[in-house]
Amino acid sequence: MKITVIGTGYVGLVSGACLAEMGNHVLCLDVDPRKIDVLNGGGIPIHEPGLDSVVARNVAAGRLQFTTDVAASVAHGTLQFIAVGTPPDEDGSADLQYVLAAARNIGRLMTDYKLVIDKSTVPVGTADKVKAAIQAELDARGVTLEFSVASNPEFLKEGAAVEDFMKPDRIVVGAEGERAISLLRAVYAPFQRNRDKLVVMDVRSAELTKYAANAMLATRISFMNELALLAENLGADIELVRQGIGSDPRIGYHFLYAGCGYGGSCFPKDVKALIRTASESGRDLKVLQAVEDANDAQKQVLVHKIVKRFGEDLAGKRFAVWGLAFKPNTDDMREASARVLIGELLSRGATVTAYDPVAMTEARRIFGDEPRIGYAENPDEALVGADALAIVTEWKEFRSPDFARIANTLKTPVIFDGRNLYEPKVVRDAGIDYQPIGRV
Ligand SMILES: NC(=O)c1ccc[n+]([C@@H]2O[C@H](COP(=O)([O-])OP(=O)(O)OC[C@H]3O[C@@H](n4cnc5c(N)ncnc54)[C@H](O)[C@@H]3O)[C@@H](O)[C@H]2O)c1
Ligand SMILES: O=c1ccn([C@@H]2O[C@H](COP(=O)(O)OP(=O)(O)O[C@H]3O[C@H](CO)[C@@H](O)[C@H](O)[C@H]3O)[C@@H](O)[C@H]2O)c(=O)[nH]1
Repeated sequence: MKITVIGTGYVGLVSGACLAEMGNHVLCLDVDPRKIDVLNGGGIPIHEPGLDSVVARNVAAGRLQFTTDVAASVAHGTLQFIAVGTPPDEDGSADLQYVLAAARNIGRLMTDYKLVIDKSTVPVGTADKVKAAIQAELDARGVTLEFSVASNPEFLKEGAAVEDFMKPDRIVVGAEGERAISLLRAVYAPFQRNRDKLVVMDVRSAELTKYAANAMLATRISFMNELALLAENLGADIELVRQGIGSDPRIGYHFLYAGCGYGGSCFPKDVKALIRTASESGRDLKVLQAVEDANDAQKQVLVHKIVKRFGEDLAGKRFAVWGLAFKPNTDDMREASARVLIGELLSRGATVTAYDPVAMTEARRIFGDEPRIGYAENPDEALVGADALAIVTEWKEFRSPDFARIANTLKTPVIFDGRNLYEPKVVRDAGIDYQPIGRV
């Protein structure tokens, strides 16, 4: 099949590469010429495990191409996947300017049937806006052409995006009309060999399904984070509580890890956007508002522990920070808890030496030439000259450190562990004041 993917970010690039892997001819469009230059030069603009080889293989096979040429991209695919960003607007609603710009381009340039598929996370009603935008362009041109607009939200996780796309749990398709549905069935057939994973529904339900999924997962995390703080008050261990409740199949083990708050480009923005959508329709989502408030507070939890240990004024103190990305296996720092922690430490007069296996280039871009932040070559180097260690991201390489060495290197041997990586007794036996989240 000939497919155009609009936007070559985490979703667009992964989708384009994986669709090409299944034998489709995919043209990926981006408005950012630097990204397209990197891709055409054989590079990958993001860190995503396994993506480089899928891209390289399909580029070499002639099935995957990258362009900034809008006309070529509209001409190429019968299927036009929109995978551009939908960042939060000032009021928390999703900013649809990039989605609608892509839609207008299609309407302005199409000459035959197009199935336009919203893969970006978009509020309920967006497919209608996309339809209207395309129709307005066709009307302006005075032409009549058939097209459909479908919703096909993406559920991939960063750090596991290729795996998630290749082996999805489910493929949600919101579409009307047999032509659109059968095209989407055909394109996704290779991704569901063992069972039918397509969940076909109306467009509005599909749009809401995406927000419902992220809101539910965020709710589980905020719930556990609040219980973790309660466990600290009560002298209970949230890890044992997690195991105790996760074994109930009605609850399950996934997304029950307490920590220093959820981040990333999706949960924070999608929770906000759903709250906004609800309030615009006259509904107050009380549970979800609490989820957001709890998460904002949780991003401060390491700061509170540090202040309790070292006092409000941290002038002259240096903190080693392990982990900058919002989660392991990505270089993405959007809404990362590390940003909140580092900002608070600097504002209290401290300095920071940070280490992250892949996100330090992104951190330098975000923090610029801030002289109070240094970057270490490895986790051990970050400890040198530091008063204490704060762990923000659960990279595998942080899981089995040499605790005796940490105890000897830190000026005051304290670990503030925002991801509960260690068995408290093991760390404490090494003479370290170990401060996890919600553990005795
Ligand atoms: N990142 C994820 O894990 C994830 C997972 C599922 C869904 N989503 C959703 O998918 C969408 C994309 O997310 P992302 O993380 O890939 O975003 P991103 O910011 O990484 O990438 C978006 C890309 O779209 C490009 N773009 C903007 N306007 C364009 C236009 N008119 N034509 C062509 N390209 C254009 C940008 O230059 C950018 O490269 C969002 O709605 C997001 O909520 C993201
Ligand atoms: O038990 C847990 C699980 C996750 N997190 C945090 O939650 C955030 C989000 O993690 P994750 O969901 O793994 O990453 P994303 O790549 O943001 O993926 C989410 O957001 C995507 C964009 O919408 C969806 O497609 C995915 O299904 C959804 O999991 C991260 O900060 C994690 O540290 C926790 O604190 N505790």
